[in-house]
Amino acid sequence: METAAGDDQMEEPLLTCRNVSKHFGALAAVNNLSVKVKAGEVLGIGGPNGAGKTTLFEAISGLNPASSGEIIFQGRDITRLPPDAVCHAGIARTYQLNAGFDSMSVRDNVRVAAYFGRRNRRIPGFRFGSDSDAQVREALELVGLADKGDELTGRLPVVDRKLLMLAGALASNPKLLLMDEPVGGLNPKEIDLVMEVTRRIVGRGITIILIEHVMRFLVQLSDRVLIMHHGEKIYEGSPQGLVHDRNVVDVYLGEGASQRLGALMQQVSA
Ligand SMILES: Nc1ncnc2c1ncn2[C@@H]1O[C@H](COP(=O)(O)OP(=O)(O)OP(=O)(O)O)[C@@H](O)[C@H]1O
Repeated sequence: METAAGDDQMEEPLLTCRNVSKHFGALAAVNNLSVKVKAGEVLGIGGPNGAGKTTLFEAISGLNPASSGEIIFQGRDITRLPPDAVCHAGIARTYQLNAGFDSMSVRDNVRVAAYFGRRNRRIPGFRFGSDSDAQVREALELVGLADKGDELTGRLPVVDRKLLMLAGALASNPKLLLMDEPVGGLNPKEIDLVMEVTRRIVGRGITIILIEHVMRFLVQLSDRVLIMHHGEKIYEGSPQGLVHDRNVVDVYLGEGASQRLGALMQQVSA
């Protein structure tokens, strides 16, 4: 197994997961997993269905806290923080399935995210002000939905709903963005569009951890890749090294896909 270059020497990681485990009864969905992510980096996470990828996101984002281990963000222990506090600390996420208020406009969905995502709010005082207008506009522009602000969310095509989830996450002004299968179910042209948007987000200096089964998306965007299997890390290292790792080829990629991926990476780097 290739290990992350300089893992031990990595200076002041933005996020450190140390020996994180999550048990559901007898099942160790995440098993003693450690990983560090430095500021500005894109870490891609792959692995077979049920490997524990989303469960790791649940633990980091506070939705389903780790059973043991530590999660440190910007030097602060966030292992036991509730999800709103994790968000206010600077970690936002998107979901595999579309999350959004169907009966509200695209713009109002992002306003809700900007309103609740930045600091503690009380529901009875909930009223949209114009104070977040600039943040909402900026988030919609970043994902390419600026012209669709007035549209009803429930009528959006799947790709736009995924971009809207991203806009909502960005409106909370995150330092770290967790993206859970951002291109699942999209066609190749839509995948390219989300790739372009993700590159723009990276360009804003936002650190990203992304889970994705679409390997061309994962390897082209990631600085480093982590592959999980049965809750454990089976590979951590460069995207290029992935296709040569026997274990990863055997349990996840398969021979054909790994050869196609290797060829793609050579083509892209040429
Ligand atoms: N709330 C839960 N209660 C019980 N078991 C769960 C729960 N959430 C996840 N699991 C189990 O934990 C394991 C890991 O699931 P998880 O969703 O993290 O996998 P994944 O790698 O994200 O898979 P996929 O690629 O299919 O999304 C699976 O066996 C799943 O059934």
